[in-house]
Amino acid sequence: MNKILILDFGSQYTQLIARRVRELGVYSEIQPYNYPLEKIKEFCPKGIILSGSPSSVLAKEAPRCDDSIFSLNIPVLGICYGLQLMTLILGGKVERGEKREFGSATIKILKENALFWNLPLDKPLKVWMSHGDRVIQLPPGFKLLATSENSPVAAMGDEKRQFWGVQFHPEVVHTPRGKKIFRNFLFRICQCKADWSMGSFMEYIIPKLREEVGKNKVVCALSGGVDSSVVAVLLHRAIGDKAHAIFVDNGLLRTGEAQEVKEVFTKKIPLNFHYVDKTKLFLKHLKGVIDPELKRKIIGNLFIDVFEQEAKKIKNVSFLAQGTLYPDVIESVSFKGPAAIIKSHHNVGGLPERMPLKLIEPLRELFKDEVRILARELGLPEVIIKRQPFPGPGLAIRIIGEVTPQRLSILRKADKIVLEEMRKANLYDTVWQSFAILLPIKTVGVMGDERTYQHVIALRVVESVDGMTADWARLPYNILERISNRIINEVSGINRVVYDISSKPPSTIEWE
Ligand SMILES: Nc1ncnc2c1ncn2[C@@H]1O[C@H](COP(=O)(O)OP(=O)(O)OP(=O)(O)O)[C@@H](O)[C@H]1O
Ligand SMILES: O=c1[nH]c(=O)c2[nH+]cn([C@@H]3O[C@H](COP(=O)(O)O)[C@@H](O)[C@H]3O)c2[nH]1
Ligand SMILES: NC(=O)CC[C@H](N)C(=O)O
Ligand SMILES: [Mg+2]
Repeated sequence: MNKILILDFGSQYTQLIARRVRELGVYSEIQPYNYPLEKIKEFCPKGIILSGSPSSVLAKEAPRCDDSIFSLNIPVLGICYGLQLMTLILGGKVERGEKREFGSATIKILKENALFWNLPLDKPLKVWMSHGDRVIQLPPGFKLLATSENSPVAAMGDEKRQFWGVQFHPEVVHTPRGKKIFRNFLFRICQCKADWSMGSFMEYIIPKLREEVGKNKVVCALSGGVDSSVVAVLLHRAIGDKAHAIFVDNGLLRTGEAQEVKEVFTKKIPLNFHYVDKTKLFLKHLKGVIDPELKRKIIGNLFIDVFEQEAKKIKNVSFLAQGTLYPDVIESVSFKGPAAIIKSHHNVGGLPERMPLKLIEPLRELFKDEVRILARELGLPEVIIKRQPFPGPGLAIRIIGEVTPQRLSILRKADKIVLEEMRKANLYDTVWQSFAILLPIKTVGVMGDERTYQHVIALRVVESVDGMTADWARLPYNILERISNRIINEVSGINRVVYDISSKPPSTIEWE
């Protein structure tokens, strides 16, 4: 199998690089920037890509890869920080620019070359830039390939040694011809064959899981969402009944959810399924808690406690499998390099420091749409494949303020109405998520000539491809009207509904 190694210096886009490469049918793996040379040789990549980074190569503690990767006789592509680091290591110069270059820019390709093969020489090329530093002197052996207004070196290459660098980000959608550049790197420069698909991921991951687990047993945290369902089925295929799927009813689920999940995994896809009722435990620990990060940490800790207890009952369990995806990881902790923290997703940043069970996260490098393809290949039912994402901390992070049984009951009723109306209008599958949030403020209303003073429900409906960025859905007014009317009429305690019209970024999808 042809493989590409991506060394991660902490860019928010590293996984997008991996994704672009996989989309082109080549297997890729991300490793931390300081991945040992021996391991790199063992992995035997056809090419190496160096990612961007929030750091500056000019800083004292700037992350640096083993310089010897440039002696392996393997093509290297440096992106942004990667280009700058390559420049320094190979003897060129980088300086802090006067202006930061952030956002859309155009570059001019100066001469025909393998990296930009078949891209127009005479027209400016639209790219996306995000940097403050810039290359001011090429390392020996390199040729200047492109320039932009702010970057004298927008791209460079050493055709003989097959080292290439771009100052812009070909991995983001805002560089429209980015995919073409990756295609050139993979197939012209690295001479890869496109021999990879989600089907081959299955063939690759099942034996790998079998080997990883050995004679041990595994508990698999199963939420009924598409991610963990895929993990549970993969594990079941890999090791059969040595995998125990644990579904925790944390009291923060939606109306009827626990029952539905039970049905699917005992009747439709029978697995070694355990239903654990911990509703009282979670609510007890959330009493009086208002801070969103604290809620997330408490829930994360309780989940682990429960999995540990269940594992003890089963005996000889040494692993915990989870349906963690890439966006869960990138926003909570740095992936395999140094990135910034946004919020602690319960299954990643919310994990306790000391984890007695070793984690297995086979989908950690994938995006939701890739997982859905996998789910189809595995023959999972459509209800699971198409299910909208639902966060592990559940309704707790959709009740702003303290989580109480009474507030949960209000939110459940409102949420049920939202989902019913979205399904009825055939809109459920067309959006990323649609849900209600209970706000802690009260406002004045008038119902049947009486003054009311009650709570507000916010409606959040977003479109997204991968959860990393999102936009609010332009729902038809009549649907908004129906949802609003029904919630105010049917849910006691609510006299006002508002629609959230914020995109991500700068907001996030969930409110906490
Ligand atoms: N109620 C639960 N019981 C057991 N495990 C859970 C529960 N909720 C979440 N988890 C674990 O946390 C992981 C992350 O949850 P997350 O909601 O991101 O994924 P998912 O539930 O598998 O899929 P989806 O994003 O489609 O809801 C899950 O994959 C699962 O391993
Ligand atoms: O399993 C999860 N555990 C969590 O702690 C968590 N927080 C957010 N989400 C889901 O992730 C996506 C992005 O959400 P945000 O824009 O709110 O960060 C959205 O789809 C959210 O529903 C979570 N999923
Ligand atoms: N996106 C990047 O890789 C930026 C690299 C470096 N921090 C700069 O500002 O130039
Ligand atoms: Mg979920």
